[in-house]
Amino acid sequence: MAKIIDGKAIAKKLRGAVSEQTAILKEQSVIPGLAVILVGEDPASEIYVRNKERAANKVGVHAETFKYPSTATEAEILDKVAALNVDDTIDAILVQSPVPSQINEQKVQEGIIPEKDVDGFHPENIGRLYAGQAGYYPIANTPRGIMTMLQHEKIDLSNKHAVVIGRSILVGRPMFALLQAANVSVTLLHQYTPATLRRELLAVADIVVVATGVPDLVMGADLKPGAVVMDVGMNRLPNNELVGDVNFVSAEKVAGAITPVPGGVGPMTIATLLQTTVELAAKHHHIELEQGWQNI
Ligand SMILES: Nc1nc2c(c(=O)[nH]1)N[C@@H](CN(C=O)c1ccc(C(=O)N[C@@H](CCC(=O)O)C(=O)O)cc1)CN2
Ligand SMILES: [Mg+2]
Repeated sequence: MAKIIDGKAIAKKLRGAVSEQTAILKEQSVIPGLAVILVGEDPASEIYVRNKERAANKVGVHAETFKYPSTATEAEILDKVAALNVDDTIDAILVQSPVPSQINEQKVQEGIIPEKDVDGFHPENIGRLYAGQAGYYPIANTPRGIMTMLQHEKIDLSNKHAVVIGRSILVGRPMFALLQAANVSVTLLHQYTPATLRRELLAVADIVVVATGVPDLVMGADLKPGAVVMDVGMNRLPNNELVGDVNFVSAEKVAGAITPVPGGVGPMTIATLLQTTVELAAKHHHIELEQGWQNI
């Protein structure tokens, strides 16, 4: 049976490390500031945003949420972003995704200055990631959180082949770049990849990351025995059960290690968001954080 990778526990450790850093920043009168913009009344988004604010306050990050009705205009949101860009108490800005259809999400992401782009969605930051640039820039928190989990579990990445399924800006694309930067050979698949090809590639994948929103897309029989499976999917079934994109019951019999849903990748997203917020605050205030503090 596969080892269950306890994302909840790793996220807790990471939040502890973030608290230590905010304490050090506080000695220099720096309180990291996170601004969260929520447009509309999506119940899941409401919960995520509330959890972000709560988690932030617990680790010594000042968080402010700005809520807009589903009828808000793009200009209103862009105006708010512009004000936060020049607000010296705010080091990190994010717009909760998804946004209502009258708002161009890409335009809003581009409105956030790259220095405060805590989600790492700004084309300048994605471009740096894809160019393999050295130096610090924010990287999307879910894939970065997955890298932290792989590191925490001491999973050897050298000479490995990863299959990433899903090509969103939120997960798949940055995941591809991060794994590839760690010298993993990466294959990026998506919803139009034929099932036969997907199975052929999964059969030779040492690491599998799935972020599609399709329950049971990956079955145990698809996996290479011993594979490490990181399930980013979050699907609410009609019986209200929350499941990933991987069929857990069959996969845990074949995989070497696997993340559960819930309690796997999900909790790492918010913990990593806090980590990135603290890093942006330190950079903004020209403070060097202790080397390697993120190696939890
Ligand atoms: N601007 C952004 N929008 C969205 C992001 C993001 O990173 N930035 N990610 C997701 C939503 N999200 C955070 O925003 C998020 C989703 C899920 C979880 C989580 O902890 N999930 C739990 C289960 C929760 C439940 O029971 O419903 C788990 O997997 O254990 C955290 C954050 C989309 N939008
Ligand atoms: Mg500040």
